[in-house]
Amino acid sequence: MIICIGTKNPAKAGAVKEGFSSMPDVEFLELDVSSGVSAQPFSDEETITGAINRAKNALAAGKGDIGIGLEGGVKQTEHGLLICNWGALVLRCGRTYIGAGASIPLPADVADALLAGEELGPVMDRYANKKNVRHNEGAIGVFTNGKITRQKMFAHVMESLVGQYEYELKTSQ
Ligand SMILES: O=P(O)(O)OP(=O)(O)OP(=O)(O)OC[C@H]1O[C@@H](n2cnc3c(O)ncnc32)[C@H](O)[C@@H]1O
Ligand SMILES: [Mg+2]
Repeated sequence: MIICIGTKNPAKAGAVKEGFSSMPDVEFLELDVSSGVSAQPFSDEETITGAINRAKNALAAGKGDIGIGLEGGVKQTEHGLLICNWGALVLRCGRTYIGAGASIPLPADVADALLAGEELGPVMDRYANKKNVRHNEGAIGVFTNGKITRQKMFAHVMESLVGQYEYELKTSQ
């Protein structure tokens, strides 16, 4: 089975590989594809669309069996700007599964930088005084004191996607 992953970000690709670790004979293709949404999605809806587009575009580009898209975004709530993360698993027949990851508020100064038009990736590097936070622990890792890294968060999303797919396979027989 060939799994087409719609990113080359190692924190995301690592999570996808964890998600399929119990399945035999899987091969992974990492593909740089378009999300079709803004670089910094600003709602659940836009983030879900980005995840689904990445999954569909990866599946089309890699001509595999399953496409996976993982997308990070933010959403405005009464409780501040929250990070939101979504994943999509798309089969060749078009069947699409979605699932969300951990969501926590961003500190006011980080939120203000995003509302002024910056992307979370570079803002986090400046805030944490680190390089490439987005490829490593992520904002979720920094603000949970390392308890939930970006890969761990997306690995949980992957479990929700693969689990839904398996459940449907099991119950449709
Ligand atoms: O190469 P791709 O797959 O695009 O990976 P990315 O890190 O850019 O991830 P997304 O496009 O899904 O994320 C959308 C935006 O939010 C940023 N972002 C999302 N989650 C983040 C996190 O946990 N830490 C740092 N930046 C994050 C990211 O840099 C983008 O500006
Ligand atoms: Mg991106």
